[in-house]
Amino acid sequence: MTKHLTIVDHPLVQHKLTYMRDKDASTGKFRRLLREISLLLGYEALRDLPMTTTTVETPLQETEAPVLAGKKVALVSILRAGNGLLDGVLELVPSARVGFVGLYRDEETLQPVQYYFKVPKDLADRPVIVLDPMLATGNSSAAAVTLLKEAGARDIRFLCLLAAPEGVARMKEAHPDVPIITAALDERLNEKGYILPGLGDAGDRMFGTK
Ligand SMILES: O=P(O)(O)OC[C@H]1O[C@H](OP(=O)(O)OP(=O)(O)O)[C@H](O)[C@@H]1O
Ligand SMILES: O=c1cc[nH]c(=O)[nH]1
Ligand SMILES: [Mg+2]
Repeated sequence: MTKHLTIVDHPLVQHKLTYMRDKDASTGKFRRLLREISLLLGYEALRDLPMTTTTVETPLQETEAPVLAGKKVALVSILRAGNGLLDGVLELVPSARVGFVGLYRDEETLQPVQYYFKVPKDLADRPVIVLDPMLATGNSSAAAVTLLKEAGARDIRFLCLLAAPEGVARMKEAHPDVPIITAALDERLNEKGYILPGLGDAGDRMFGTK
C-alpha cells in the first residue's frame, strides 16, 4: 500500500523552502522559488504513475521500452494558491488535462467556501493530482477531494508545499485513500488556523495581495 504521507526531503527542496519562509522574500522571489520547487515535488508525486511498454525503433534495432499507460494525468488546482504549483507540474506532464476548484477559507469559521468547479471529463480513468501549497486545517483539501470523487475521480494524490499535522489527520480521516506529498510537515496551527512556523498566506505572498 502507498504511504499516506511522503515528505520530500531532497536538499534542493528544503533549501528553496527555507527562502520561501523568509518574510522579506519579494513576491517575485517567492513565485520563482515556488515554481522551482513544484518541479521537484511534482517529480515525486508522479513517481508511481502506471507504466506499459511500446515498441520503438532505435537507429540500431527495434526494442520494447517503457511509456506511461492509460489516459493522461489530470492536474487540479485549488484556486488561487494552487496555481503556483500548476505551471511547474504542467512542464513535467505537458499533455495533462487541467481542472480548477475555486475555494477560499472563511477567516472566522475556517470552512471552505466554493465559488468555481471545472474539471476534465473521464476523471474516473485518470490519475488525478490535486495541487494546493498549503494544507492547514485540511478543510479545503478534504472538500476539494470530496467534489472530485463526486465527479468520478478514484485515483487521487494531494500535492502541497507545507502541511500541518492537523491537516494531515483531517485528510487521513476523510480520505485515507489519498496520498499526500509535501516538502515539510510543520509544527501546528495557530489560533487563526495559520501553519507555524509556516510561510504566511501563500496566495497573498504569491500574488502580492495584502
Ligand atoms: O487547510 P485549510 O485550513 O483549508 O487552509 C488551506 C487553504 O487556505 C489557502 O487558501 P485561501 O483560502 O487563502 O485562498 P487563496 O488561495 O485564494 O488565497 C490555501 O491555499 C488552502 O486552499
Ligand atoms: O498558513 C496558512 C494557512 C492557510 N493558508 C495559507 O496560505 N497559509
Ligand atoms: Mg490565501
